[in-house]
Amino acid sequence: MALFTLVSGSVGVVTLQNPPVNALSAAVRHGIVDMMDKALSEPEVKSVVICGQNGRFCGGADIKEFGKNMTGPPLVPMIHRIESGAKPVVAAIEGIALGGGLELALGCHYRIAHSKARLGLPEVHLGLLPAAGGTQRLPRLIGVPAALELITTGRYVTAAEALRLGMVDEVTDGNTVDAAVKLALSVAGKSLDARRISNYPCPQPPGLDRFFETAMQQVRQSARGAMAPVACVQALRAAASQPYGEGMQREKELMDTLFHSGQARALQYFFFAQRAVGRWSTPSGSRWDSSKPRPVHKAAVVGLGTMGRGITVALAQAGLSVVAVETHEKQLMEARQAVSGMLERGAKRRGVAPAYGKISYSSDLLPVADVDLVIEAVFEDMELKRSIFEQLSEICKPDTFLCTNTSGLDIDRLASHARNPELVVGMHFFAPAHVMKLLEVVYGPRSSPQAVATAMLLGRKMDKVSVAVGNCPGFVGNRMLKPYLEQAFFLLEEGATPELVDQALEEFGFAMGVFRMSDLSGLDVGWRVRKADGLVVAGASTGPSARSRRGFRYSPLGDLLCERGRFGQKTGSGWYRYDKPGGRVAKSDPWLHGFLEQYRADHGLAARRVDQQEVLERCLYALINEGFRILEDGIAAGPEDIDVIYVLGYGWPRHRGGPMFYATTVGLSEVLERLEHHHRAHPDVPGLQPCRLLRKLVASGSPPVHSWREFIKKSRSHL
Ligand SMILES: CCCCCCCC(=O)CC(=O)SCCNC(=O)CCNC(=O)[C@H](O)C(C)(C)COP(=O)(O)OP(=O)(O)OC[C@H]1O[C@@H](n2cnc3c(N)ncnc32)[C@H](O)[C@@H]1OP(=O)(O)O
Ligand SMILES: NC(=O)C1=CN([C@@H]2O[C@H](COP(=O)(O)OP(=O)(O)OC[C@H]3O[C@@H](n4cnc5c(N)ncnc54)[C@H](O)[C@@H]3O)[C@@H](O)[C@H]2O)C=CC1
Repeated sequence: MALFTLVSGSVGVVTLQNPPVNALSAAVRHGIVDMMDKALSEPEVKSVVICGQNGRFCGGADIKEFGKNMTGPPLVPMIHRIESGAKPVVAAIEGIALGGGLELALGCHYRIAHSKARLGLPEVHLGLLPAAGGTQRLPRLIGVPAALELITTGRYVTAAEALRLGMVDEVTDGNTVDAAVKLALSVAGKSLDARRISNYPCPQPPGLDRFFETAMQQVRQSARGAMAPVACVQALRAAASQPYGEGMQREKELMDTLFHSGQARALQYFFFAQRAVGRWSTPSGSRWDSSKPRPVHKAAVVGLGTMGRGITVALAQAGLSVVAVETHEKQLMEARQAVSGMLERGAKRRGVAPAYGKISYSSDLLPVADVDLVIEAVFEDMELKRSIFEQLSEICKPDTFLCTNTSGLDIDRLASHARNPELVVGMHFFAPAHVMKLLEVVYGPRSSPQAVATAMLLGRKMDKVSVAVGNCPGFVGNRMLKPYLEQAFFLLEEGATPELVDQALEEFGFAMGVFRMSDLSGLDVGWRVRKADGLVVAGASTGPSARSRRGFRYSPLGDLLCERGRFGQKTGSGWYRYDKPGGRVAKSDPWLHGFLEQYRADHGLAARRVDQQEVLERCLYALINEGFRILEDGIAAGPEDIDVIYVLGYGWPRHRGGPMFYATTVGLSEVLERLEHHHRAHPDVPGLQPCRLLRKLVASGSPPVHSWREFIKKSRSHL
């Protein structure tokens, strides 16, 4: 809806009304068309201001309408009518002007923004392009290079940057609508010829062809198979090389293809999935809407290694006071320096002062006595963590939340060493912790709803997407990684190379294949976990027992590399070789290929041809199958939780929606059939045995992903 009011005798104010973000639903578009007709036809109205209710201009098209039968007035003629009208229209931008919202503002003749407003064209994140003239008007207004950057990245700009770029005419700290009315009064009756952006010539970047070839190359490289960024470049090229009308036609054609694409559906699903995970619930009945978080003003981090440093930075940047504890003097000194560097770089990026003053350092635990919450990030060692939890229980206030960043240890066991087990939860960050968007909040059977709610909210304050998950080995993300890695090892035994496996996964859209990724994170990490699980048997490198554990197939390949000191990038060799320890560029390693041949010969394995399709099916379907088990076990509440974890924490390509959504695009019956096929070929691999929930969903006609939660609930209640 939109409201019309006449102010100062001659300014028609059109207010968009569609909480919470004034998205351009059919009703809002109808409202704008009607109210603009009124404003343009009534003689006493000399100029117009468009603004949004509740301090938010407009969040763009109503994404909930996409994929449905769209009705109501289309945006393009609506915006054209505003621009071509005879009365000046001023956009009063408070809060946000995003997507179609910014396009609406670009159709106005003047734009005033509040200093706290953010503007952007984020359509690319939804698998689309700004198809209400955004790709044609923005480059005419701010030049092709700046428009290209904003449209292909979907980046939001502050009002100050928008002013610098020329996207807005004025920025105000005061009342934006009042300022817009003032401007509207002052420009009433003046010529609008110079204010209609669609009439501007598009400034051509020098060396047009070269410019766009380079842009296309860069976008293709970073888009990893996503269509929308490529279409954005094509639309910008049309803006730079064709008249406005033809550019608009090209924008429409490109949008028509994107709008109905699977990628757009996946990205829009993911948009809502990220929000759905905030509405968490646990099998014991705790819920987001009935659990009240406690405020956290002061927190402590114990252990300032790789993870502790990033967590300290993220907490300080979120405005909390932090006590950072590290017992090893040398580590403490190095950590101080590293944290300062991270704060400096972060502050520079965000245009604020570094939050040095928020952090105090200590080499013992005593200063944590008055904190509201502690995050423990010492070595992954149950005994060490146990003793720290016992000490914290003595030192901290009785109501302090005790959190652990363990990547897989039993939260409940740890809780049993705390004075108040109900205050214990896992806060599983991902490296680098001040950058990665994901936080798994792990609740144990004794964690209180308030502890879960507090950790979830703290994650959000740290600019993370928090996902609540149950307690089991590896939680959600690392648990699903296990069968995925296992299949990759088996494929090497059967004849593949790390290069072939990685290429298949990278072409699928992962930033890094499984082997390049394990070289980066360190092969020793998994080796330590396998040792702790009793899977690493020294001296069992030949003979049938070497490739079997507890009756199931096992590949000792990773263990054998670690025994040779090949831990990945840090030692200069792993699945690939590097120029030096710490080197980043993975090169194919003839030694490794020889090693694999020898290994196969030692174990009587005949190498066969493995193709990319088999790599994808074996690795990804095994991972997806584990995802269904996790849903069945109630460790994740719904498929959205798993998908958010995989996209934000494990580099699953966003335009494929996440593993569970991807399964629906392949077809659940197809996934089931292929798992059955591979399990028949490898009956000693339980990860390939289709799980019950997958079978049930297929038997129930493969319901769409958004209805699985209900289905899972029902099928659990029958158990
Ligand atoms: C051939 C067809 C031609 C079609 C032409 C189309 C032309 C186009 O140019 C297409 C577009 O505009 S696409 C839309 C572009 N806009 C966006 O992507 C903005 C997305 N929203 C945001 O970034 C944040 O929500 C925002 C920054 C706005 C607010 O963040 P907050 O953290 O404050 O709040 P959230 O929790 O994210 O959101 C609050 C509730 O609002 C829902 N929502 C947000 N943006 C929406 C939008 N654009 N449409 C519909 N619902 C939207 C959001 O889901 C959440 O709802 P609940 O989950 O129910 O709480
Ligand atoms: N490295 C990674 O990618 C991830 C690690 N994790 C988990 O985070 C935790 C920490 O891992 P990293 O940071 O990689 O380890 P790290 O080895 O880099 O750092 C551990 C730090 O704890 C310190 N420390 C040991 N005992 C201490 C004590 N009693 N008091 C204070 N400090 C003490 C050590 O001196 C060291 O600086 C582990 O539980 C790990 O499983 C979780 C997610 C990802």
